[in-house]
Amino acid sequence: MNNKLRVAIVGSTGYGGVELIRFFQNHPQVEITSVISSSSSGESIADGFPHLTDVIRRPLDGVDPAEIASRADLVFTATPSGVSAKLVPSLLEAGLKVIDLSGDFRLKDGSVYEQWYKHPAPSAELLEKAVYGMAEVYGDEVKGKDFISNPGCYPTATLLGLIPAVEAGWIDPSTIIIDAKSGVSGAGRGTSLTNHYAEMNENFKAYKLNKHQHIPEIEQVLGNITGSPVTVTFTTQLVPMTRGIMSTMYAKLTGEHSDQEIVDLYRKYYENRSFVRVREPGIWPSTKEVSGSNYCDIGFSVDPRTGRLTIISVIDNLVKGASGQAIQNMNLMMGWEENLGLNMTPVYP
Ligand SMILES: NC(=O)C1=CN([C@@H]2O[C@H](COP(=O)(O)OP(=O)(O)OC[C@H]3O[C@@H](n4cnc5c(N)ncnc54)[C@H](OP(=O)(O)O)[C@@H]3O)[C@@H](O)[C@H]2O)C=CC1
Ligand SMILES: CC(=O)N[C@@H](CCC(=O)OP(=O)(O)O)C(=O)O
Repeated sequence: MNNKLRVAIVGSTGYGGVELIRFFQNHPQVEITSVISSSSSGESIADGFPHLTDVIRRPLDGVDPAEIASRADLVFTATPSGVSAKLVPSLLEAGLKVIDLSGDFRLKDGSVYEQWYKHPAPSAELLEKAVYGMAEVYGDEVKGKDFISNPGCYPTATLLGLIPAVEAGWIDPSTIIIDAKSGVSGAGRGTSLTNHYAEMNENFKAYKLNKHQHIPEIEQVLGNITGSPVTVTFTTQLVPMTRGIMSTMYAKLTGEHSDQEIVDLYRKYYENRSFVRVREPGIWPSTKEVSGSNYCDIGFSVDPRTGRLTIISVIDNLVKGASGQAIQNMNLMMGWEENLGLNMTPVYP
C-alpha cells in the first residue's frame, strides 16, 4: 500500500510551481497527485515546460477545491498575491492542509496588508490562523499545523541575516539599512517590459524604493523580536541573473564585538539547523554558492572605524526563498526531518 502524502500544486505552471515539482522528484514521502492550472487544464505541463517531459505524465487539472481535496491531502498555492487570498479559504474548508507561497497571509494586520499589497485583505481569522513559516525561527510553531504562510524571498535572506544579532541586542534595530538584489526569476514567469532581456541584460536597476511590499513583513518579524516597532530602510534592485538574492545589511553595533564573536553568535543560533551556513570571518558568500539549493549562507564584517556591522546573506530566491522553504515547512508540519528531499548540493559553477 502507498502511504505517501498526496500533494497538489496550484500555480504549477509558474516558476515556484515547477521548482516544487523538481524537488519532489527526490522526496521519499511525497507523491504529486495533481498539478493545477487555471488557464491550461487538460494540457500537458511539458507543453509549456519541455524540461518536465516524462517527469509529470498526468495532464493539468483545473482549480476546483472539492476535486483537489479528493486527490490530495496537502496543497501548495504558488499563486499571485490577491489570488491566494481568494482561493485559500475554500481549500481549507475542503479539508486540505495548505502552504501558501504568496504574500497574502504573512502580515497579521489586514490594514497593513491592504496598504502595501493594494488588494482586499483575507479575513482576520485566517490571518491569525496562518503560521509564518520561517523554519529556523518559528519551526516549533509550524509542527503539526494545517496552514502555513511561506515567507517572502527578500525577507528570508534579510531576516535570517539579522535575527541573531537583533535578538542578542548586539545591533541597534533603529539603524538597520538593507540593500537587496535579486535575479529576475523573482518576478515570476509572466513577461513584463522591466524583465525583458534587452532591458535587463548588462543593466542593474533599483525599484519600489521605500514602497516594497516586503518592508512590513521584515518590520513585523523584527518588531516581534524586540517587542517594540522597528522601521527599516530597504532598497531592492534587479540584477541581470536568473536566480539568487544577495541581501547586504548595515547596522550600528551596540558594543564592541570582533568578527569571530559575531560568527560564534550566529553559529550558536543556527546550531542543528540544516540550511544556514555561517562563513568564517573574512569569507563572504556569493549567490552562485547557494544556487539551486535550500541553503542560506551568511558572512560578516565588523568595521571598528564606524562601529557598524555589515552582514551579507545569500539565497536562491526560488528555493530557500520559495519552494525549498515551503517543502521544509511541509516536512515540519508532518513531523519529518526538516531536510527530507532537500539535501541538494548547489549547482556550481
Ligand atoms: N519567484 C520567486 O522567486 C518567488 C515568488 N513568491 C511568490 O510565490 C507565488 C508564485 O510565484 P511565481 O511562481 O514566481 O509566479 P509565476 O507568475 O511564475 O506563476 C504564478 C502562477 O499562478 C497561476 N495563476 C495565476 N492566476 C491564477 C488563478 N486565478 N488561479 C489559480 N492559479 C493562477 C498561473 O498559472 P496558470 O495560468 O496556469 O493557472 C501562474 O503560472 C507568488 O505569490 C510570488 O509572489 C515568493 C517568493 C519567491
Ligand atoms: C525580482 C522581483 O520582482 N521580485 C519580486 C518578489 C515578489 C514576491 O515574491 O512577492 P510576494 O513575496 O510579496 O508574494 C518583487 O520584488 O516584488
